[in-house]
Amino acid sequence: MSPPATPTDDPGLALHHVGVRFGGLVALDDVSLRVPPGRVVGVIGPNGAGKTTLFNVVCGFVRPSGGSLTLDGRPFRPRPHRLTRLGIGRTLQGVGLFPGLTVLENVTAGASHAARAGFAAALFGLPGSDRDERRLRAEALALLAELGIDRHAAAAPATLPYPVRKRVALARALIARPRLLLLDEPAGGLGADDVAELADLVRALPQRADGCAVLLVEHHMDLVMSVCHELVVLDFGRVIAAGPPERIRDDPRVAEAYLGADVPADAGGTP
Ligand SMILES: Nc1ncnc2c1ncn2[C@@H]1O[C@H](COP(=O)(O)OP(=O)(O)OP(=O)(O)O)[C@@H](O)[C@H]1O
Repeated sequence: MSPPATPTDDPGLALHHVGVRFGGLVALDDVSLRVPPGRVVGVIGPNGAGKTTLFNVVCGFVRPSGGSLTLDGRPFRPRPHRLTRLGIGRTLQGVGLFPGLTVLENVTAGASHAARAGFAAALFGLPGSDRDERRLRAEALALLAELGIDRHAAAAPATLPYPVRKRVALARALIARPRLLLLDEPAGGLGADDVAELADLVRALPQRADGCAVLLVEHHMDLVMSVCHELVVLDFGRVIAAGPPERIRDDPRVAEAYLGADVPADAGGTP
């Protein structure tokens, strides 16, 4: 028998035999997957397959009824308010920006606890706080520029087109320099050009200076096929296939799962 995993054996996020029940309904059943550093892992599956439930387990919104999670080989019990501190960022379906804040303020609001402490000190005029505030604003502006939306820094989110707001939400997640980014349907509501640009952004995430692994839950087949190193396919809460996109595309079990279910209208293609 192999010895138990140590932190160095198992870098990144891992789910081990996770199950979730809602009353009598089994939403996830014996699901295991890994998101190693620097990799983009996609979770796909037909409607009701369990994708959102899996995302919610990793964010701490849903408690598994069985199995476990590890982060760098250590037991990991996700809590939504502790994710940033653990180096985990997320964007949710929709955008969820603060309507009373400008774009720039929305992005700085996503900074880590330590960076925000400096920002809060600025509010009370404490020593060194000007420098912290300037640094945080500069960082936020640089991120907005990287995402091609810095000209909107002073705008209120409600005045901006949906695809721009989605990028603001991404910038807000990135300013905390996550080592793992959880993306829930980032292509939802985007047109073909915006999805192509999103694909470039996601592909570039692991190459950022601080590097970043990505767990991507998504309906849009063209996006997942073009950005993911690895795909995990769920159907009725179980993993029916896992591997590189080329293999998943040709897997008859995956085609069958999709053919037997409604393929969403916004899907960019079928596997
Ligand atoms: N809070 C809940 N209470 C009861 N059942 C739930 C709850 N959340 C999800 N479910 C059920 O669990 C199963 C998995 O749902 P989930 O939303 O995770 O699937 P999905 O793959 O994200 O679907 P979609 O692609 O339609 O968003 C479905 O049968 C769903 O009805």
